[in-house]
Amino acid sequence: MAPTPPFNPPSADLPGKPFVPEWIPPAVTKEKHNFAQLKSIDLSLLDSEDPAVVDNLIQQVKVAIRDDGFLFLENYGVSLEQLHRQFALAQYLYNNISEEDKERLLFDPDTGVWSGYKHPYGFKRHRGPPDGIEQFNWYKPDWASPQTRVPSCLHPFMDEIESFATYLTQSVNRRLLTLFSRVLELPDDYLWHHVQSHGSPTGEGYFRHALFRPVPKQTEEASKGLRMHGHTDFGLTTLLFSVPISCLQIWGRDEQWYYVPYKPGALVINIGDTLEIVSGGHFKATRHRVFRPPVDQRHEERLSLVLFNSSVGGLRMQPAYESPLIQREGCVEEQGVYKEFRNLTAQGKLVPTNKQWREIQIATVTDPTDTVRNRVGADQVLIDGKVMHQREYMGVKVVLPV
Ligand SMILES: O=C(O)CCC(=O)C(=O)O
Ligand SMILES: [Fe+2]
Repeated sequence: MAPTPPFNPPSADLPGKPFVPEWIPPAVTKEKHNFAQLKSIDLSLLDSEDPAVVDNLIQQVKVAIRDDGFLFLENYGVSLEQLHRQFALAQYLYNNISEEDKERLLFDPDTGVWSGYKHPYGFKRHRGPPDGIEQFNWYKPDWASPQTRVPSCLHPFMDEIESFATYLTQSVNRRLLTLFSRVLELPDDYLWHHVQSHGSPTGEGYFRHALFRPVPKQTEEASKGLRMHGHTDFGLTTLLFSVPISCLQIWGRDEQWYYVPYKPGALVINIGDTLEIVSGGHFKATRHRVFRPPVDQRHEERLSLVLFNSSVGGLRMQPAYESPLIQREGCVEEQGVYKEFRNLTAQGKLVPTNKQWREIQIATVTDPTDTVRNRVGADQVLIDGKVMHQREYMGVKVVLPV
């Protein structure tokens, strides 16, 4: 295959663009305990002329998904310098967004989308206890009308932000879905054509600039150090950039939480519910959470850039039965959302559409500071002596580690 073109963004120095201070990555933690060891996939190998190299790559992906459900992706076409420019733009946003824009563009999760500005007071439109998390989320309508739907301080940089999101979706995620299609022994574009949503830089998904600030003592106590509940992402794949402040944790096979280490420039790929279902449980949706960082980073701010890739909203997911892997080995019945969807289908009931599935979760999200909901008897249950978070969405039970 011809080498994939690398990311080629519009210039940062065009006339009319204000000066944007560099983003200086904060120091890495000295803490060494409780870090996951994740496998890293070199995406450029997919372009190799040598079929043995490509076969080996697919095998590596298969093992990484089976063992960890999380993987690092490297050499995907964006340089460290280009990436740091995107972090600098996110930093610029939080240093320059006006109070008027925060008010005008305030998100409303009750609608089932995160679109717009999230204030640092919980995951509802009204202000709850401080959670220190600010976000700006770009959905299809926000890309279409940036003049009215994006903070004005970012207007001069929309060319760069849009081209970045487009490259991540159209090039990086498309190649990633090729890898996953090949693991399922399906045609290269199977997941891209049949499952991934299209149109606008992010299809039905969204791109996010997030800033996590240190939290006050009361928040820390109420949430027990949790910044975002243990969860799986509801879409197809999530592309997170590895960041120096260690807050992201994944649930290991030994049922413990582990921090994701910092690998400069790498993407952290996590598998969403849709991919678990399409793969008939061969891929596990990644269980992850956001937790306070190790002590030496506790006073640092954490920027996080994320692309959430979504499946076609109107589809009701089922395993891709045409997959030779599924035909040969059957589905993997023991886990998660796939199993719940399968049980509903077996009872002759309709599973939720992808759109319903993501919107219900956004609309009913709870905060880690919510001491009423986060206790056994409300949203938590004891299973084999372990406290688990249990929710039910449209007849689908979701049980996750706290
Ligand atoms: O910021 C992060 O590292 C993770 C955020 C996350 O898991 C999510 O928003 O779904
Ligand atoms: Fe997530």
